[in-house]
Amino acid sequence: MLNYERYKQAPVMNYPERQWPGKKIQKAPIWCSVDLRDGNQALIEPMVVEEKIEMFQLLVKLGFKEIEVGFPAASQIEFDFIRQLVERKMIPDDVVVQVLVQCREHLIKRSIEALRGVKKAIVHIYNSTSTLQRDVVFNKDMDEIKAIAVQGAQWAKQYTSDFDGEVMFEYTPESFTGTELEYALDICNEVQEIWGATPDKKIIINLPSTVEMTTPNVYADQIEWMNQRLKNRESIILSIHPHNDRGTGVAAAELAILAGADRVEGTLFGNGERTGNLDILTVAYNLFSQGIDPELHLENIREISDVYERCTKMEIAPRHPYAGKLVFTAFSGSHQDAINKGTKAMRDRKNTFWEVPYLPIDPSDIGRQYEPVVRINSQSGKGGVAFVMDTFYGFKLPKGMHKEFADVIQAISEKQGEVAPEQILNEFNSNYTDRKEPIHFLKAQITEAEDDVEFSTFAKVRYMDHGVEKVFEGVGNGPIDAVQKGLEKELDIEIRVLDYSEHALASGSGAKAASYIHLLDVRTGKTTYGVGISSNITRASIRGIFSALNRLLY
Ligand SMILES: CC(=O)SCCNC(=O)CCNC(=O)[C@H](O)C(C)(C)COP(=O)(O)OP(=O)(O)OC[C@H]1O[C@@H](n2cnc3c(N)ncnc32)[C@H](O)[C@@H]1OP(=O)(O)O
Ligand SMILES: CC(C)C(=O)C(=O)O
Repeated sequence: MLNYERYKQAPVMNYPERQWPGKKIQKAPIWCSVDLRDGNQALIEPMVVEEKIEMFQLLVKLGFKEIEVGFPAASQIEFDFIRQLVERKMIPDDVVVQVLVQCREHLIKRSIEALRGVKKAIVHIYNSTSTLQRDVVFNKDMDEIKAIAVQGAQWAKQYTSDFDGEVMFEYTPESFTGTELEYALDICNEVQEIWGATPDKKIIINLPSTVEMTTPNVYADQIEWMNQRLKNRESIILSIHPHNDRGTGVAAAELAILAGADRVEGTLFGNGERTGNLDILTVAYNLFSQGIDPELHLENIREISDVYERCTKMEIAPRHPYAGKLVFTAFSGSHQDAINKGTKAMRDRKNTFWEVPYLPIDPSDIGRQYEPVVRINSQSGKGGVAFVMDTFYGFKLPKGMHKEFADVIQAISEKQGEVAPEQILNEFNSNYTDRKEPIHFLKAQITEAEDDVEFSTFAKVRYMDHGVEKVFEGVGNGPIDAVQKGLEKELDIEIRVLDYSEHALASGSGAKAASYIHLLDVRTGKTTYGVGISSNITRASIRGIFSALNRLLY
């Protein structure tokens, strides 16, 4: 039996004055990428300097203005990477690089040494404050733990006093969500007093869910509670740093923004310790999908994914929001039908807003225009097959034909699984446009005549019947009618054209037309479609009749 009794429920807050549930996110927060630190420290093989540089360049290209570049006191690689950034002048003037360090003197000194020559830096110190960590990791009481933070803040101030560039300070009460709130508030207030934060020289207070402990609403309550009580709030940038242990890192971040967070630390695709950090891209794309400027350049998700996978050697899951290979693909019939109708309605109505069922955003907006939104397998339906024929090949099958052709494809998918668009086209050709035997249309001469009563059309049609060339003639009220009548007599059959439609296949003078004929065999009651293609519309329809006849009678 699952031993759930070993676990206790995290407490919720008694906080009825909460405001955040009624709020809307209005703008993007300040983003800070921690890919090169928190993301990197969680990799099986941490990035080497060249990989870190490639990742740094991507982050700059994406528009991050704050980038935690590492934990320079941790290792020579970390230290050297920052030196490379400085010496190779790779840090743009508008980008602030951030370093993380424990509240330990020699580590703080070393970190600031790594920053020599940086124009704008954030020195980020942290110590763990939770009840559990105070007890089992540090074996210290509340005052002793606070003293670590206070001492760290003093060292950070002291060792940056003669720093050449601009420095901003950041403090994190690590394991904040497991810390008594009054106590976390007290430490943060004390640290900011040491740093002398002012509205012109703000500091960052970063409140992490170091390990996600409970539902995201509790995190939002904690953030709002701190937001409303931090002293000198106008001099503080309130930052969050969610992790994703319960799989709700994105939700926690979004609710925390509602609760007053100004800044978000996270990583691309949520790489990070255990189940990862907050996925910054998902939060940003979510903003974008609500019509809010995410203030990051996210137009090319493929490039982001490629660099990420190369540098981290991690794979993006196929169902990962926005980036996964399958996230804009519908296999199931009713979804495909809705996408088919939705995209058509968008076109017909010339919508300015994107509104397509099952597609929260237009994949082409984020660089995914070449991927199929519809793929056909045994779960697919007629709408999906029609969509593939239209979007890949420009055939706008009449509605009545959707089921007939989808049944052909369904029979294949039940045997083999997924059916690729090329195979769907091949089946379409072999079942319709190339269905030319045993009666094979060769050419037709159509003439119009007018007497004082009505117009008549005469058709003289040359064709092959089981390999023998023959000719028949017919008269009707138009070319299709004339050919139908002629065929009835010639082959001793009774047929009716139930429906006829046509469309151009491509624009330009060499364009071809596709013609769809729905034909009834009156004697058996059977019906089918036929399809003809030609640069001449009349010839396309006659081919359509022959295609239908071959399907119906032979
Ligand atoms: C939630 C997070 O992601 S926080 C960031 C975590 N990231 C990393 O730790 C990656 C980089 N870290 C490292 O490479 C190493 O930890 C180093 C180089 C920084 C330090 O190495 P070491 O001193 O050898 O080891 P370690 O980190 O285990 O040190 C533990 C000691 O530091 C103390 N300590 C841990 N964190 C802090 C802190 N934030 N502030 C002050 N002291 C701290 C511990 O109490 C312990 O003290 P003790 O030796 O008296 O028991
Ligand atoms: C040091 C802090 C920011 C951290 O990484 C965490 O709490 O997860």
